[in-house]
Amino acid sequence: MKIGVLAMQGAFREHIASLAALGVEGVEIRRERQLEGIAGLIIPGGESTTIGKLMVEFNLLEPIRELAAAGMPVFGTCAGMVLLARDIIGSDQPRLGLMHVSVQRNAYGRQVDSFEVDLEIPVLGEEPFHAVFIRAPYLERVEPPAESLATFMGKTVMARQGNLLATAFHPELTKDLRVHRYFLEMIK
Ligand SMILES: NC(=O)CC[C@H](N)C(=O)O
Repeated sequence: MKIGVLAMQGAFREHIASLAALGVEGVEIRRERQLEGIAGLIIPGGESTTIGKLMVEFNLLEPIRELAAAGMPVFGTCAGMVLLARDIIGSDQPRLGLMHVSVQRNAYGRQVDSFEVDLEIPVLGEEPFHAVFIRAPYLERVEPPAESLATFMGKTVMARQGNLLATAFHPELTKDLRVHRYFLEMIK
């Protein structure tokens, strides 16, 4: 099984390392033809405006929308969460726009550029997940069929909509592989 990791910009190498730790091959995706044969796709953190612009330039938005509509699981972290959202508050930047959520970018303000917190994520079991947030977004609204899987200070920071998964934090930056494993289980 091969998992594509969108490699326009941002933390794609770290996701490939997390996948490798789970015995799964991650392949860098820069062109449409590389989407062929992947069982799932990860959209990494980075700068969502840059990644979105490059996705337009390389004609990747529509092919990925089609694969997602056909049921292929897609997992977005941080900037990837922004790109999955239908509504990005105050921005008309390019996006996949697949999840019925409203996202606030850089939601924790400039003073708290990054922080780490132990999150309760019921779908991962009882042990809290040590979550790393870097200029992170949060979800201001989550509407069916999207559902919230975890909240921090009253805002959703992990959500799922069928074959789509999004986290505001960076599970690829910690050794805890439970979020990646949860995503891989969505593929089976
Ligand atoms: N670590 C990140 O991915 C930051 C995301 C960034 N704030 C954005 O909206 O693109």
